[in-house]
Amino acid sequence: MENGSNGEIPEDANEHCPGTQSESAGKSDSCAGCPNQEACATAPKGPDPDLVAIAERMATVKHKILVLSGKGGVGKSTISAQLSFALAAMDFQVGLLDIDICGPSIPKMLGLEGQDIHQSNLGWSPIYVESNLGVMSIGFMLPHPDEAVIWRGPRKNGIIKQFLKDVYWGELDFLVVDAPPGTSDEHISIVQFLQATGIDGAIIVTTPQQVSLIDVRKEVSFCKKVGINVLGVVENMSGLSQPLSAFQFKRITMSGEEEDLTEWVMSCLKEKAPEVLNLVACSEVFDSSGGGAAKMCSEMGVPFLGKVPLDPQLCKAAEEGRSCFSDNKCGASAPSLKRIIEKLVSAQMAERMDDVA
Ligand SMILES: Nc1ncnc2c1ncn2[C@@H]1O[C@H](COP(=O)(O)OP(=O)(O)OP(=O)(O)O)[C@@H](O)[C@H]1O
Repeated sequence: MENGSNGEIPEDANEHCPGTQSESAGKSDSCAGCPNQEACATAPKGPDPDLVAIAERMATVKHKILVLSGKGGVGKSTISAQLSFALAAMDFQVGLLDIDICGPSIPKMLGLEGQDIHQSNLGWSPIYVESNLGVMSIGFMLPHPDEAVIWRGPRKNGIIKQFLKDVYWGELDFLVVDAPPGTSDEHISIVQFLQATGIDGAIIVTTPQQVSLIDVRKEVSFCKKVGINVLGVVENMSGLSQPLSAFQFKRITMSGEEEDLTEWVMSCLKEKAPEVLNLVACSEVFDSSGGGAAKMCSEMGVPFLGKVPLDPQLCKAAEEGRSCFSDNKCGASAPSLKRIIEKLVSAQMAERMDDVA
């Protein structure tokens, strides 16, 4: 479909189509014999009332940020969850909307599994982790967490529209939207529904290896095509970092048996070089010889936000629905995540100041 000055023009329309939203849609001379003539002549004209309702709801939201990824499993929900925790800890009023309809992991990552949505006369109420961090997810609506959601495009679009139209967020500084991987129906819907109300842009999450970066390039080009600003790319699982004391040391015998030598190694280190035990050991896990996300960003002209290493403690925090910033357990990953979030917030705030100036 093309977008004409008088609304959408269907691909199979006649030449000189006046546009489906035009007053003369289905009635002008050029409509004669068009397969859409009857539908155009009888369809109600004017703006979609749902889009008007969405615009009203979103009028109280200052910043809207989409979190995208080309592939599944690269840490998009983890970044969305930790970004939301961090923004809330900075005293912003935050909403986290999970539109990953087929695999909603946000309820677990925010420690909200098993919660139900309540309705008030203002609309659906988000589930609150704290007074300034509300969450909405299809996961709250499923009777069993292990039940598969097998929905076709129109039904998925319907629920996304309803989330945007019917959830009462109140005044928000940030609405973080965790999208499913790829560029599918859900992405087109959320962009279409939100664009009129202004989207700040998208954060794209990837891992360092080429197979993931190829899909990120598609994600960047999707954003460019639909007019979404790329706020930046995060390279997640970028090497493994953890304190040496967290490693296990094993000898693998010729017959493939494992012999655990951790105790022996640790006692040697304690005796001979105890300061080594305080070091963080790092190793590349995924091949980044192609230059990783930083190189891709400079080639595609989008900002690189930074790297977050693989950190078993971050995985644990996500499993337990905790913020990685609330204690010192995620020492390998929390500082990098914090730097990325601060960069993002200062860029968003600076833009807001530019708007005001
Ligand atoms: N930097 C990291 N270090 C350790 N574990 C991580 C890291 N990032 C993500 N994980 C873990 O990897 C798994 C996948 O992450 P997550 O669910 O966030 O990916 P996703 O891209 O949202 O996947 P999907 O789109 O398929 O839902 C989770 O168990 C998460 O805790």
